Amino acid sequence: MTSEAEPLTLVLVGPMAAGKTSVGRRVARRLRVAFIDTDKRVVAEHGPIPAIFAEHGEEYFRDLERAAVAAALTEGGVISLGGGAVTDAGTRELLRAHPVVFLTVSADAVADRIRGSSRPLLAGEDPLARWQAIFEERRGWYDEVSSTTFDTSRRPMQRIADEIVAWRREQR
Ligand SMILES: Nc1ncnc2c1ncn2[C@@H]1O[C@H](COP(=O)(O)OP(=O)(O)O)[C@@H](O)[C@H]1O
Ligand SMILES: O=C(O)C1=C[C@@H](OP(=O)(O)O)[C@@H](O)[C@H](O)C1
Ligand SMILES: [Mg+2]
Repeated sequence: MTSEAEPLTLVLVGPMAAGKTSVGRRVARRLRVAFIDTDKRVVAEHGPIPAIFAEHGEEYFRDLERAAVAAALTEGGVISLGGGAVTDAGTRELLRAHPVVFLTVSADAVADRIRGSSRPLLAGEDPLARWQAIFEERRGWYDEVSSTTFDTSRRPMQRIADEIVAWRREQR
């Protein structure tokens, strides 16, 4: 049983622009715990993500991301990962001991959200087709690491956050 003194830690995973960062921040506020976005941690320490991908490649980014996830999990609170964190076996292993929420979104709903995105994996022609292909590649990993799923396609972020809070409180 989790003691009241421990933060209600939970992790958010899911495809790019599912709402991990925006919904996660709202969940943390409601639960009155710290909010950590691992991408923001990596950027603060190592600079912009597109530059990391361009200069060092994706594998190097995954190493930085795994270290950020490990540090965040020792701190606790609501932790939003980047969409590709689950591609790394070491990161998936780190998540095994924690409640993980999978945020989904339909291609239809995500189209507006990724327009003008600076995410390196969506650069080039037809970002929506890339987004779909990448999501399909990763779906099995999202299912593997998560214990529940919330869809963010057509609902206000605060409502989704409140449902996640209710779910997490039931897990105590
Ligand atoms: N439920 C939602 N309804 C409408 N827009 C949303 C919703 N969730 C997220 N967004 C928008 O989608 C974009 C991507 O959200 P973000 O939280 O950065 O996603 P992620 O961290 O999963 O990539 C942001 O502009 C955000 O405001
Ligand atoms: O799906 C991915 O591989 C990535 C998702 C991004 O995070 P968001 O899912 O928060 O956009 C960011 O970590 C990087 O651009 C790589
Ligand atoms: Mg994010």
